[in-house]
Amino acid sequence: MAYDLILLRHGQSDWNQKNLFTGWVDVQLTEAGRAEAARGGELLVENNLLPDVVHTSLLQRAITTAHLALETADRLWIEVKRDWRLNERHYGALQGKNKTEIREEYGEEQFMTWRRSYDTPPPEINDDDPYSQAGDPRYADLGDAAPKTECLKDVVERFIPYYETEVIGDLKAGKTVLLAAHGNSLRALVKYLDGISDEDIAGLNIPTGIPLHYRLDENFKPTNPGGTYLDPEAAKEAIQAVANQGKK
Ligand SMILES: O=C(O)[C@@H](CO)OP(=O)(O)O
Repeated sequence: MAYDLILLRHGQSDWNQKNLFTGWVDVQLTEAGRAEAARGGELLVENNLLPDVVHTSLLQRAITTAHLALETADRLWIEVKRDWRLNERHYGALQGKNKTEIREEYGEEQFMTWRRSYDTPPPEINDDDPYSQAGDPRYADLGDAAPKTECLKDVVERFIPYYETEVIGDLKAGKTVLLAAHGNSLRALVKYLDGISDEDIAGLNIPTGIPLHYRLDENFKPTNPGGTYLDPEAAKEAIQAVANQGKK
């Protein structure tokens, strides 16, 4: 038995374009991001990878990306599951800040520690910060457990239990799963799927809008380690662009 899992980072968002730390701030896709999402849907069709169920975060850039990709693939009718545990990493007090300015103010080492270290979160965001999620009704059930900052380790700890129950549950039922999420929440999942070390995950970046296909064996281990981007050439270029963010 083999299983098909497709990971899709949302298309370019307004704040990707503006070079701002985003995290849980609910920004929209740009026109380019919407086009990337539709192209993602075409790639699913071209590769005969038609999802039976879609899992998304609670953030509109992932929700809209999934919607546009599924519209293009004529699969808008499939079952939808949304959960905060697929959300982007909460970027704490950095949310809304310009990446280049933070790099210049704090230096390359601190910038990269906040951005890519496994277990050092940025400072917590204050509840009265304009980019705080305090009081956002979609997180009301979380109460005091709602994060005010997260490192990648925190994302692994919330996302993987969801993956192991909800996503593997759907795969076991024979469904092709589309998982529409975010740069860092997908890095958490790829770390787990490919057994990447805490150190090496710092160097892994995920491009926007290009489906990443994992074929899993009966033990849910990848038969294609690292996954397969459905547009490998575009992925190569876009991965470098993510790595270079914050540099002038
Ligand atoms: O700002 C963010 O939330 C993420 C994803 O866009 O950025 P980075 O790649 O710097 O972790």
